[in-house]
Amino acid sequence: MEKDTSFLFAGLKFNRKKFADDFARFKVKKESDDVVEKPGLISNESSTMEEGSVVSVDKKRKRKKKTNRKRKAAHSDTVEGFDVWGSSKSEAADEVREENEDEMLQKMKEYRLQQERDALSRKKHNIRVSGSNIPPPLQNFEELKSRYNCKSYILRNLTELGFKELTPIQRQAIPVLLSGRECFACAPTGSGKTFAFLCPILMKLKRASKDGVRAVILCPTRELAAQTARECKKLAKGKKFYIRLMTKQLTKTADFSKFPCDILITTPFRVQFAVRKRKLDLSKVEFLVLDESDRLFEMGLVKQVDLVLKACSNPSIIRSLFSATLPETVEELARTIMHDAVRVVIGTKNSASESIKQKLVFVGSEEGKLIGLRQSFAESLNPPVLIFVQNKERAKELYNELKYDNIRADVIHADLSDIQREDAIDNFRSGKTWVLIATDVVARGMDFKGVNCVINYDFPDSASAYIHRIGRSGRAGRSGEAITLYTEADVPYLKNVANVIKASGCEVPEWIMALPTKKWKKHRPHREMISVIPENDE
Ligand SMILES: Nc1ncnc2c1ncn2[C@@H]1O[C@H](COP(=O)(O)OP(=O)(O)OP(=O)(O)O)[C@@H](O)[C@H]1O
Repeated sequence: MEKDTSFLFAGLKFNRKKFADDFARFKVKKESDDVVEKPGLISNESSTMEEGSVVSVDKKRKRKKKTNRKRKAAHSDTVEGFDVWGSSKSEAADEVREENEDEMLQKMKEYRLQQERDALSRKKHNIRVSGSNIPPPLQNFEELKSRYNCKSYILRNLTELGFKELTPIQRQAIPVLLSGRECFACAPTGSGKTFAFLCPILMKLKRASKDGVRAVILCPTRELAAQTARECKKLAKGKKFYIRLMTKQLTKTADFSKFPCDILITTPFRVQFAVRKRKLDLSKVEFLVLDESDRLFEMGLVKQVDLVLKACSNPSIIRSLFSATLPETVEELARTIMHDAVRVVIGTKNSASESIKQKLVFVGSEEGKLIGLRQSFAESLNPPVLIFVQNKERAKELYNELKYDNIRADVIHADLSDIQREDAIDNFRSGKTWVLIATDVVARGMDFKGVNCVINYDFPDSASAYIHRIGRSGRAGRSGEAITLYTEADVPYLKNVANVIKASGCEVPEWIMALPTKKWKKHRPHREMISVIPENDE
């Protein structure tokens, strides 16, 4: 019966196979809708399409549309007296549909071109991103104003600081945070991570308020918190913000309900103390930064950090994690607490800055270390030099050895008071101290401009400790040097550090590269005393 349908109704029995192309048109529209609404589905990392290819896809579609129209016209000609396509209503609908389609194609084309530009810019600056719908990287400081309406006081302060170009982490992390996205960022030491989170916080907070704490920056040490507070004030110069460093005094005495504070910069211990004493309400915090995040998630600090995370209960809070090293375990942990976060990695994850010349030096024994150090200082001492040792006892011992050697040495470790620690840092920064002997208390984040050489007198206890320690030199594009002394006791862990050295382009003897990589447990061997002076002679 179907085969014999009258000619009159032939047009109504739509042959889907024959007119598959027309069906496809409508399908195409639906698919392109999806692409525009969920741009993040197109991976930013894999956006390699050439500009020409977008144009050619567009051309093909236009050609196809023309053919379709012709085909329709031909068909309507043959169905005499009953023009399925020909009613003026459906023609108008067709036109609207085509206009919509054109508009959609245009948007899609612009979107793809933008994606290609972003991909090229990321490639140029060694930026790798993952996540959906990631905002384009910034091309220059002016875009902070044109795209995000950055206030002129911030731009003025950046100019005063002498910044001419954005660093790669600033190019990508700033727009991510300004778009209200959570972020975990990994970029080499000395690459400007501090301003990458300070800048969006100041831009978003807009003005001072007395409504309670609005941003918290957590740092693993007091020294780093103090430095970050100082940098924050430099960037906020000319605008009245309440920027507070949580000192011991403030922790004990300040009642934050009566004490205006826009940005609180603190260590986990101090903030935990204040929260527990109910002197600090963090429920209105809009921004939380975990600086040196992998250190904050290590044993000893993670409990306090957890308490802070819980106390920051504002559902629309933007959290971000920054570090030069971001182990998988920390990333996994971060994913469980963050919403739709963007991951930004500059260069190779967990690698040392490429501007540092690194070398491994074998010293037979503890005595050998001291002799070697004295000898090299006698031959050439190019201050400022930072020496890292395993613990505070060894820091004191080495200081006792060097203080009479006619070099201006000083020491910093956790047994000193706040004032003594501050003085040690100030004197090193100002050049009064040539050689600073330190424990890992200053290994992370501290920005001593122009440190010429870092000496790992004691082998670091992990590859990440190595990356952070040597990263005190070679900052902001400057060159630096790192010398790591090792004894027999360190050989089983040599390869872990050698991998980092090799990956950043420095030479490592073949026999070391042939050693097995140890699944790292903290390497803190028992070491003989540094001191050769008998104790009762001191
Ligand atoms: N855009 C820029 N142009 C030039 N210098 C900059 C720029 N941004 C930051 N700096 C400078 O670079 C130095 C290092 O910056 P910062 O301390 O933020 O590094 P970092 O990436 O946090 O390092 P770390 O991992 O050791 O903590 C600082 O002295 C800072 O003033």
